[in-house]
Amino acid sequence: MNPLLQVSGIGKEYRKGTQSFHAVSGVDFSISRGETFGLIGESGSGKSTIGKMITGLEHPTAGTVLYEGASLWNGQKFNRLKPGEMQIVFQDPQSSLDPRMRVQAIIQEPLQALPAAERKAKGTTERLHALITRVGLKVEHLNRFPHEFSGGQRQRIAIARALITDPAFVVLDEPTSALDVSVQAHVLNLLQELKRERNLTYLFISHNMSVIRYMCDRMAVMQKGRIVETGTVADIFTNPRDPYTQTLLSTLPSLHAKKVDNECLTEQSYEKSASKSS
Ligand SMILES: Nc1ncnc2c1ncn2[C@@H]1O[C@H](COP(=O)(O)OP(=O)(O)OP(=O)(O)O)[C@@H](O)[C@H]1O
Repeated sequence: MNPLLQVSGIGKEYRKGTQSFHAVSGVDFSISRGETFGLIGESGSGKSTIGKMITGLEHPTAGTVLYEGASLWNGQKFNRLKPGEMQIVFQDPQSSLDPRMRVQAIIQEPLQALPAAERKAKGTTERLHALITRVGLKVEHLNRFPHEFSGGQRQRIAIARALITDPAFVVLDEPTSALDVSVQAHVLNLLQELKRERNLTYLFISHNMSVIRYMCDRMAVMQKGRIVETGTVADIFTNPRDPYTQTLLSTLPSLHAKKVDNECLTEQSYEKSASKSS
């Protein structure tokens, strides 16, 4: 089967005066429709830069990105092949949501990119109400401003905003890293449910191995702008080949650990937290 997204030899070089810095070098991976593909690596390893190059926010300085076989970049120009088809959710909803806009306007903003007829069809009050309710908020919340919500609620708003155009592919860039541990579990479970309901494909960026294990089918491990290992989550967790992956795994508590803290959630803790009400 052809991949939905194919990244080949992608690179990003930043230049400042005569200095040059390669944030991403020679990265290859592909994502099939319906898959959740994880990118993990330490801070500064280039994960977010890859997410931005896929969604048109940064242009690659090398390589190609194909979506359904068509090239997304033509030099520095991003070909928005199907408007609204790809969306991105950022780590920090505090800074990614415009504080001067009401929730309704925030959620509906991505519709501006759509052709008029589609914008009208997807911008109905009925759809908006169904979406805000589906992400766990209330219709009356649409009139409020972002500062009136908790971090978890703000991320739910960001998720609704990403879904209003009915995308097929969503980049989730550390979507729960800024949230408290019990809230993280609820938001991750919501993302899993939405994926199933809407046949979504995810690129899931995280620095947390437990979160990657919980969410992803396949994964790539990044170090200093390069992928050091790619494989299924099951394979990488049972047989990590690269020394850097082995180091990442050695920092994980046993999956049977009872202790729950902000940095390392075990699978059991997600299930436990998720079974409580939010
Ligand atoms: N606009 C920019 N100009 C210059 N350097 C940049 C720019 N954006 C990112 N970088 C650098 O590129 C490298 C990769 O950054 P990136 O944000 O992709 O890493 P990351 O793995 O997502 O890290 P984090 O988890 O901390 O977000 C870092 O060294 C960063 O400082």
